[in-house]
Formats: sequence, structure tokens, C-alpha cells
Amino acid sequence: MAFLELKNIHKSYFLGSQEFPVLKGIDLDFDLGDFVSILGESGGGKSTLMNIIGGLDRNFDGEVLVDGKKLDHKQEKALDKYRRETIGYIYQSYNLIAHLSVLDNVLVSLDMTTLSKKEREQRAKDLLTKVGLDGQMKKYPNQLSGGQKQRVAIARALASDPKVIIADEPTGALDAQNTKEVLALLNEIASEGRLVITVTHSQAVADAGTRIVRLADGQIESDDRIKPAYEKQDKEMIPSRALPRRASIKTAFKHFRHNLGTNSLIILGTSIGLFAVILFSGLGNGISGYMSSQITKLANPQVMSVSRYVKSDDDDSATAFGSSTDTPAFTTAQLNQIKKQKHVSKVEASYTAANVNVSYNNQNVKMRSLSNWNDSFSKDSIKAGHAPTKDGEILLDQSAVAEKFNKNNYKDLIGKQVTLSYQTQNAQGAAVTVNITATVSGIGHSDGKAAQINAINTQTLQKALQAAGVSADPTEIDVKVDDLNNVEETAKAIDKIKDGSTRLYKTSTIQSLISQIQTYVNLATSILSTIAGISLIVSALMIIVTMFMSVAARTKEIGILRALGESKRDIRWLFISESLITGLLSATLATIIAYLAQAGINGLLKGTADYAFVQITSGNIINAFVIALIISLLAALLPARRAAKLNPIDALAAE
Ligand SMILES: Nc1ncnc2c1ncn2[C@@H]1O[C@H](COP(=O)(O)OP(=O)(O)OP(=O)(O)O)[C@@H](O)[C@H]1O
Repeated sequence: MAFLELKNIHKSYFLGSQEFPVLKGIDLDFDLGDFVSILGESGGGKSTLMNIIGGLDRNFDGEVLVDGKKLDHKQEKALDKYRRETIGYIYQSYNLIAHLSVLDNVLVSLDMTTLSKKEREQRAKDLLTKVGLDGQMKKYPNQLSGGQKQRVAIARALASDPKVIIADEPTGALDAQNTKEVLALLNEIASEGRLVITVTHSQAVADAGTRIVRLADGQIESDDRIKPAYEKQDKEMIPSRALPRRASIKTAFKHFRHNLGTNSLIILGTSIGLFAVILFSGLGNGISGYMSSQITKLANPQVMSVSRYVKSDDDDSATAFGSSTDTPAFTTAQLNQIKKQKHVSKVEASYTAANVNVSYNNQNVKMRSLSNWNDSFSKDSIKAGHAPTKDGEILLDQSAVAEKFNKNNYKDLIGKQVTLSYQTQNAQGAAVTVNITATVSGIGHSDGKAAQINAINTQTLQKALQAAGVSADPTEIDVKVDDLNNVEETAKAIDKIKDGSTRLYKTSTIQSLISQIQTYVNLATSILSTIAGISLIVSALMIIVTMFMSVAARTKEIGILRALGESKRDIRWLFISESLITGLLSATLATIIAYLAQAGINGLLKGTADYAFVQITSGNIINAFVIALIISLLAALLPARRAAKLNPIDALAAE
């Protein structure tokens, strides 16, 4: 039984509905150890026949039997395996991969064998030495002569240890000397017990083999043995395997390096968008962190503010105490009701006045706001002296008030008497002036920009209100909760208290304020990040266009890889890998730039506020990597699909 049998092969090409028969019933047997030349006129169907024998063409009638087994042309995977394991190709135009070195061109085929990395490299080197290319292994194809290129192609064809070598006009582009040497190599290959089938126009080339088959008009015209075949050898062949993904990634990386210029620009473009996304997220973290730290520094988070619930009024703005005619005040019964709630440890009236005039030593200063001292203040807010816990005492803000009176020695104010006055309304809506005299017990400290810490003893304030004929019933109270963890739960319980069907109270906790601020900051961050993200669409389009161009430019390479036995999946993965490499490197570059920007911005702002305003988290970085991978994956899908769908024969024919 012959190793390779062709039975009644018919093949036609169609132009529209018109049929052009090329092969009209070919029956041929080939044995191992033979060097068969197929001779015939140009256009006679020699290459067509080779593509059928080589497992590249699936669209024909008839049977191909390998070692007695029918090759199922319907099963693409079986054909991939057949090309990988049994066939080695040598072409007239060499078909080397331009962006791979001589050694790598041979290794591409060896990647599909079960040899270890070391064995593969050794075999590639041995084969290249055998074809006379010792010392040329690091060169690239464009640095070689035609004869040298064809030797690389021969070494590559032999690399996977195939039983059949198909050589399509292997000496067509070579001079007499190189032709002689290549024919000697082909004879040597046949003498190793392989089957060499070569297509040629040249009688001289055909005469170098052991058997000549002439093709004319799509049929076998003659079949002559001119020399005995070489001995068959029963040696173990190197087992093949499907191409591992890492091999595709490696090839993708080599191509990436080959096109470093273009790829660097794409990476730079993509990383700018990703950098902006990371930076804005980091800025959002920093700003919301800064705000909550500032709020908790000034206010005690264990205390919540409660006002009477007014249906039409859903805003939280503070109302000037004692003045409002439409904000209801708390009755004593209501204060007691809240005091009795679970976890409530203290209930205190809360008053706030705006635009208070403070006089000291014939100097006047306008105080933006004045509150009564209670547990809602954090102890951290006292810079010097003590809290105004005794009747007649007041705490003045350092930068907003105290320093205005005495720039250099503001602490001297402690123990001094100041007079205060401000305008408000009484219950009838008439304007009244509230006058207070108090002794400075301490200095409050804020950053002087956001909030001011001016607080007066509650009793002192209540007395002054009464003296001015204004009700001292509080419209707002501060409720202290026994434990920080119970604040939200207690707030909910107070919000739920009803008189019949009427809701009575409205609470506002520091936590809810912080989360409200965080919601706004997050919203602003997301909007900024989304705007930055739009630039990523441009990056994705850039990647798509480059990938499509790459597929077009690498069509021939795709054909070569398919002929070597790579599957559609391998080709798809090759392009996806390259895109993912672009994505990963973009995200890495974006991360580096973002951390540099973080250091720079935080360094610049250190003088303004000793706080890191940009706080990039590992979550932000992971996010950027995920975005980059998704973009590059999506961008690669269509080009990779097009590459995988290319017909190997058409791809090989590409210029
Ligand atoms: N994809 C195709 N579509 C249509 N016709 C084709 C196609 N490929 C080949 N042919 C035609 O089939 C015939 C056989 O082509 P093939 O390439 O097999 O000939 P060949 O014997 O190898 O020729 P040459 O010696 O010039 O390389 C030619 O007439 C060619 O025009």
C-alpha cells in the first residue's frame, strides 16, 4: 500500500456559473523515499494538485488517502493536524516571515511539536547548519540572498519532521549553483525516507528526482520511474501538538516589536485616555476624603442635627434661630420624646446666627456665623483656652475673628470681654437686635476657609434672646447618640416618629452629609472620567484600524502559518494577543504617568493644605487595566475574525 493515494481527483474553478475544470480525474500513488517531480505546462493544474495533496484545498471531488486512511476534507481540524504533522512546504518565493529572524522562522514550525524548548532550539540550529546557514541565524529574511532564503525555507519545512515535503517550483528563482545545491538537499531529504513531491517546469530539475509525472489537460499523461526510490526508514517521527497559546503570544510580541514605532504611538494615545481616567478617580478619592476629614474634624459624628419636619421644606439649610416665623420650634414634650429614644444620650438646643458684629477694644469684626457650644463640636476644634461651658463665655474663631483683633498674639484675647450684636426677627416678624456681652474662654480652629468655629455658651445666648424679646425655643436640636454605630439607626427611628399620620422630625447626620458630599464628588468624578473615557473610543478605533491594516499587510504570513498547520483559532489568537499587548502596555504606561502626576500634584498642593488630594487606589489601577483589556479585546475581534477566515490558498497567493 502506498503512503499517499489520490483517487479520481476532480477540481474545477467557477467564474460566476461558468465552470473551468482543471483536474479531470487524477489517480496517483506516492511512496516514502521517492523524489517525484510533477511536470506540466503553465496553468496545467500543478499547483492546484499540490494544494489538494498538502491539505490546503478542501473544495474538490475524489479521495486522498494517507497511510491507508481517508483524509476527511470536511473536518478542518483534521486537516490542520495533517499539515502540521505530515506536510512540509517549500515555495518558489520562499514565503519566509519578514519580521522573524532566520532561527525564529524555523522555530515557528517547531512550536507545534512536543519537543522541549531546548530541543526545539537545538533542532532548529542543527537544521540550519545542515542547509549551510550556520552563522546566519540571527539575520532577518531581507538580509539574505535568494539561495539562502530557500535554504531557510527547506529547514523550516523539515523542522516538524514531516513525512511529505511539497516543493512548488523550489528552484524557480535560483541560479544554477543554488539550484544544484537545493536539488541535492531535496535528494538528501528523500534519502531519509521522506516523500518529496516537487512541481516544476524544468526537465533538468525533474531529472534530479526518482520519478516524473507529467500532467496535461488536467490528466496524467505519463508516469515514469527514472531511478529507484530510496529506502523507506522505519524511524519514529517527532509527535506534533496544537500550537500553545504562549507561542502565539510570543510571535505577536515579536511582530509588536517589529512595528514598535507605530505601536508606541497607539500606546501613547491610549495611555493618555487611561491616565485621565485614573487621575480623575484618584482626585475624586482625595477630594471626598479631604471633605469628610474636614467635616469630622469640626463636628462630632456621634451627634446628629434634628429639626421639625415641614412637608414643603425639604432642604437642610440652617434657619436663623428664634427668627423664623415658619419653622416650628420644639416643644418641651417633643424634646422629652426624642430624649427617650433608644441610644439617645443627650439632647441639646442648637442655635445658629449669621453676620454677627463683634466689638473689642473699639474694633469691629463681622462673624460669619455663631453657634451655641454643645456636643456637636469636636474637642479638636479648640486651638487654645477652653470650651465656653460656663455662662458668659465665648469661643472665637482663630483666623476669622481673633487674629483680626490681634494678628500676632491672638491668644491674648482669652479672658477679655467682647460685645456682640446681630439682627433677627421676633415672632411677629419685626426686626430686633440681640446684644450679648461675653468673655473669651478659648480660640476655635478651623482652616479659616470652610467653616468658622465661633461658639457661645447656650445659656448666655438663650438669656440674650429672651432679653431681646425673641423666643428661645429651639428650631433645631443636636441629639447625641451613645455609640457611633447607632447613629444611622437612631436617625431612622427619629425620622419615623409620627403624630397620627404627620411626620414630626427630620434628622441630618454627619454621615449622611458626608455621603451626600461623596455622592456629588463621585458624580463629578464619573462625569470627568467619562469625558476622558471618550478619548478611549478614539484609541479603540485607532487599534481597530491598525489591526485591519496589519491583517492586510500580513495576509501572506497568515497563509504561511496556516500551511504550517496553525488553525483558525491560532490565527485569531495571534491578532488578539497583539492587541492585548497594546492594551496592557497602555495601561502600564498610564499607571506610571498617573503615579508621577499624583506625586507632582500632591507635592504642589502640599503648601496649600497638608493633604494628598490625589489618592490613586489599587482599585483605580485594576479598573484601568480592565478597561484597557476590554477595549483592546473588542478592537481586535473583527480584524482577528477576518484574519482567521482567510482562505489559506488565497492568503498564500497575496503579494
Ligand atoms: N482561485 C482560482 N480561481 C479561478 N481559477 C483559478 C484559480 N486558481 C487557479 N486557477 C486556474 O486554474 C488553472 C490551474 O492553475 P494552477 O496554478 O494549478 O496551474 P499551474 O500548473 O500550477 O501553473 P504554473 O505552472 O503557471 O504555476 C489555471 O488556468 C488558473 O488560471
